[in-house]
Amino acid sequence: MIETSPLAPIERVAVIGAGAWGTALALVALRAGRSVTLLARDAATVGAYATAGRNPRLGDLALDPGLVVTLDADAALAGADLVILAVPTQATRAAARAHAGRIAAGVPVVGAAKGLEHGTRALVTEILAEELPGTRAAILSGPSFAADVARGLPTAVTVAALDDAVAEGVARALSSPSFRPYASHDVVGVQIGGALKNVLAIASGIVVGRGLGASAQAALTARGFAELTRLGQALGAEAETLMGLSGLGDLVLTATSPQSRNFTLGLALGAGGRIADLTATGRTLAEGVHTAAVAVDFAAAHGVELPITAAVAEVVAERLGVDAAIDRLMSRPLKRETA
Ligand SMILES: NC(=O)C1=CN([C@@H]2O[C@H](COP(=O)(O)OP(=O)(O)OC[C@H]3O[C@@H](n4cnc5c(N)ncnc54)[C@H](O)[C@@H]3O)[C@@H](O)[C@H]2O)C=CC1
Ligand SMILES: O=C(CO)COP(=O)(O)O
Repeated sequence: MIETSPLAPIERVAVIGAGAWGTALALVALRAGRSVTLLARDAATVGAYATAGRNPRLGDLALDPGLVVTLDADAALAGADLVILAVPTQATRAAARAHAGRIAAGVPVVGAAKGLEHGTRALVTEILAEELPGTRAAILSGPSFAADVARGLPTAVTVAALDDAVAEGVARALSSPSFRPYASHDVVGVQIGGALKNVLAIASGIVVGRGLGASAQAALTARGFAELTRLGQALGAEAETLMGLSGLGDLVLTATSPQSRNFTLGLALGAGGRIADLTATGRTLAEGVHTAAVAVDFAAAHGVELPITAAVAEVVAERLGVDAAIDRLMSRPLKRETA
């Protein structure tokens, strides 16, 4: 059932996950005038902030001294009017479950991860609804590199929730002259866009890393967007959402910029790198590696074909070489462009 009750005023924000994105979103909330606590899970992150005012995941950037960074979950979450959960997709369920008893009923909980859960194929908002019943799930997604956002560069994102009051209230609470959230009710479209663009960014990186040229990169991006649209629409997403910030917007950003971890991983794969080396513990997170196979599964269950996504899934699983993947894509039966 869709909740429609009004949202309480949002003054205190707690961000769970002190990685690059959680820290950037904590700064966003501070700039929007909220009081913010960032919950880390390792002492090194708290120590780096206490001693140098930095988060190593954001390089040398000096963080706002008004931020509170802590390991104390009870203190961070007590009295929070809004919780942002900014951990990787595959960690979202465990993190939500760990803090379930600390988040009050009716509080909006905004997922910030871009991916699909292994095993369940759940969207982040579905995980939140299952693990945090009584709270009000939303998702924040769009073209937004953490480093840009943390520096206060102009950024626009989408905040989606089934409940319009939640999407609009969260958007208002996070908005500032440098951060412009648009409200949406299309939770499926926003999340499929955010999840698939990471897989397609790996594909784009592979094309560039293999030296296949700008024409091939543009073709792959356009046909990749057709896949994102097909899967999204099969799951009930709206075309406008998929063409918006969290679909086309984020695909354009991520599939072309070396600032993207997914694109960079693809570049290295295209240049002959081994997936095991590129994803070894401690390396940067590339969500597309974890999403590709889930997306293929999801699509198959809905009778949708995702050839580029499937090729990425096989390449990252080392079942298919890069050249064989390209041959396979280029030798598919000819068809009409819209199909
Ligand atoms: N970095 C970026 O530019 C953006 C990232 N995102 C998304 O945000 C999500 C997180 O990415 P980043 O912050 O960049 O990754 P990151 O690797 O910088 O940080 C992840 C953080 O999650 C924490 N974590 C992992 N498992 C946890 C658990 N079970 N409980 C508590 N904390 C846990 C880690 O300690 C780490 O601080 C990903 O889904 C990513 O796609 C979205 C937009 C921009
Ligand atoms: O989601 C992002 C930008 O919108 C970040 O992309 P990467 O995870 O590929 O760095």
